[in-house]
Amino acid sequence: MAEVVLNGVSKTFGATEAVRHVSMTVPDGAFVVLLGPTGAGKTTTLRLIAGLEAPDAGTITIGGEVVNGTSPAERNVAMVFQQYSLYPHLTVRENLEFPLKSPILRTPKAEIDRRISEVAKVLRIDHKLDNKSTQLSGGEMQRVSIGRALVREPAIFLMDEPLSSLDAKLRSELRVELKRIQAQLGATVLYVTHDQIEAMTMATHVGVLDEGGLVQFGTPREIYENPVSTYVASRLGLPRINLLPVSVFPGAPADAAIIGLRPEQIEQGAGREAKVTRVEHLGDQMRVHLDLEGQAITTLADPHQNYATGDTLKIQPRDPLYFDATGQRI
Ligand SMILES: Nc1ncnc2c1ncn2[C@@H]1O[C@H](COP(=O)(O)OP(=O)(O)OP(=O)(O)O)[C@@H](O)[C@H]1O
Repeated sequence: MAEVVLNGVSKTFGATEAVRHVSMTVPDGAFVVLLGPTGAGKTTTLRLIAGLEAPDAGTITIGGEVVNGTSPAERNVAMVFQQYSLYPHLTVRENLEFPLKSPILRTPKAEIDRRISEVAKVLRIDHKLDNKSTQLSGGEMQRVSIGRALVREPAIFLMDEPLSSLDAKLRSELRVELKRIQAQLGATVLYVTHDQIEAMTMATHVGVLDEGGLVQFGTPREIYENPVSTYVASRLGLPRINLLPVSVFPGAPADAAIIGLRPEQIEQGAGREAKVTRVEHLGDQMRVHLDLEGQAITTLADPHQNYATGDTLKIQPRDPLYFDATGQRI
């Protein structure tokens, strides 16, 4: 429904460059996950697109129109925050109706009722529609907040860790539902999360931010397989990529300083001897923590293997990633 383009967008708060010259094209219907540690500029990027902050430089274009200077209400954008923001004196139904009752929209009553019942069902809050929002649990309140964005059927959803306050079961269910609703509406989504599974399963594109700058933008697979730096490589993948001095294994290119090995890039049965320091059984997989010349390495093994602390295991790299001393990919 709408492409979002940021062109050289910057935003400074006092001495902090929260967003630094960010250029990014979010295709129509894309699901973009923004990754980066705390303070990287993820929330500020969303707030700039929503119109809650004004950029100091650059342009923001939504659906082909420059929106710098337009109000949030004019942008057809819905934002869901990590912290639910409901009207406490209203019921769930009234909270959900609120965005549709705007005089500009003039949504007919039957249409309002239809959307609310549909969204409430998806979010499993249909039995709580007549409760005051203060009578809900935290997870229920967060679902109502998400519902308030969904009923509007906006062109763009901006979501800032919307599922992080929910328990694991509900989170995995809503992950699937959000993705389904997005596909159904054809909506464009920008989504902030620290959750690896959300990033890998929901994203069509991933943007990695570092101190306000966009350091890589691509499909989750590109970011995972072809990271431009150790910083980007460390943002995606669980267990995390192992970053080791190149001296640990033979065969590195001359200018390489760091070898990057994702758990599946470690072949077992030949190569250097490493000591098993810990084994974690996770049901469908087994994580094996190793020590090689004082370097901690994490890899995966067949869950039926009988590895134990103290065992030795031969390992060697398979198609590793190499980085220079500054962490840039070679
Ligand atoms: N209103 C503000 N006033 C002053 N500084 C701000 C303001 N908003 C953000 N910042 C600063 O801008 C930088 C980026 O903040 P932002 O909230 O965008 O980061 P983030 O990546 O979303 O972090 P988190 O994961 O913790 O939410 C931080 O250094 C933050 O302290």
